[in-house]
Amino acid sequence: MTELTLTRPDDWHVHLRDGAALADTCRDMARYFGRAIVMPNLTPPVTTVEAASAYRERILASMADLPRQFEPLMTLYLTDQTSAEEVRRAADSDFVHAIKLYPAGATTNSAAGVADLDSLYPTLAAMEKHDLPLLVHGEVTDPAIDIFDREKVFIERHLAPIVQRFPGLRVVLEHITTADAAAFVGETPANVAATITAHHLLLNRNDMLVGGIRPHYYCLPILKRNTHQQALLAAATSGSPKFFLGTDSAPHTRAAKETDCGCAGVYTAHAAIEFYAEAFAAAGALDKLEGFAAHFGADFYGLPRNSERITLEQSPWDVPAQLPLGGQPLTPLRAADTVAWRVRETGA
Ligand SMILES: NC(=O)N[C@@H](CC(=O)O)C(=O)O
Ligand SMILES: [Zn+2]
Ligand SMILES: [Zn+2]
Repeated sequence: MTELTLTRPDDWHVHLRDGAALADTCRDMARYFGRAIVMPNLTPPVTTVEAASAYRERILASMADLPRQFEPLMTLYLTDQTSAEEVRRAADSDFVHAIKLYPAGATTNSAAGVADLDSLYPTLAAMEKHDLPLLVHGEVTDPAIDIFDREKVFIERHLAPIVQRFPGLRVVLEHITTADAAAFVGETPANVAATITAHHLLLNRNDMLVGGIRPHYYCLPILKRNTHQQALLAAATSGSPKFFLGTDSAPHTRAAKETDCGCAGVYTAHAAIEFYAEAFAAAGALDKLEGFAAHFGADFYGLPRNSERITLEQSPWDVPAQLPLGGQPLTPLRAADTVAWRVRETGA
């Protein structure tokens, strides 16, 4: 297969950032995605429906001059203070689609995240009642737990009890990176799903650490060994509706990545659907891309599938060495290198 026409895809996990960066992140997202679940980890975080509304307006304003726009689907950032009343307001709004749980200190801008998961159970009960999905950065922050084990331990200590206690709560385990996560999600009922990034399908920790350290591959959850990469590929190409596309495109300036203590995050929005096409084609499963990229996420969120279609073709193109991020240089995935697939046309 050297060509594939599919329903316009959506991105169910992206970081657009704010301010001057929005023009760049939104331009890249609007290339081919129909919609995107927008992460709330700004500084300060997006913790209220009111703040989400204002953020959405800034996103839309940044796209005013683009030939096509994508629809931003907003999320709230769960804190120890999130009230059942705010959950109801979010569920009643037509633009907040989920609430995101960051364990405090687990990742970029998560300092305001949740310190005590058990005390949140009343909030989770409200989310279950109002049918508002819980999105999870699934890593423990316990300093005793090795960074490569933090996802697996989070599932055992926190996610399994939540899923057990709230059987009606829709849960997305975001950016899964391990065979353990794929197995857990695979075994749970249909209300539990997972997103998978392109970079976790294309890379493993050897790519990051052998022959020199590549800071632009550093993200959280951190890249794991190749057996986990293979398990993610198997899950993504399985045809199971529990696994769908979430780029976790997470831009940081080159200066913030190439420094003594570099930020976590890989930027993929400039070539996202093309990267997934590479991964699926290499696995001999291009026929499974449409469900993963364009059907299963919409179905899970209870939104209509997109009606337009795009065509991918095997045809290499070059990624620039640098892209702009609000006026600062950013090093994107595959910088100064080639992407094997491109989108040839979009149409009805
Ligand atoms: N994935 C990352 O490595 N970084 C994300 C945060 C996140 O999704 O955990 C970011 O906001 O930079
Ligand atoms: Zn995360
Ligand atoms: Zn993320």
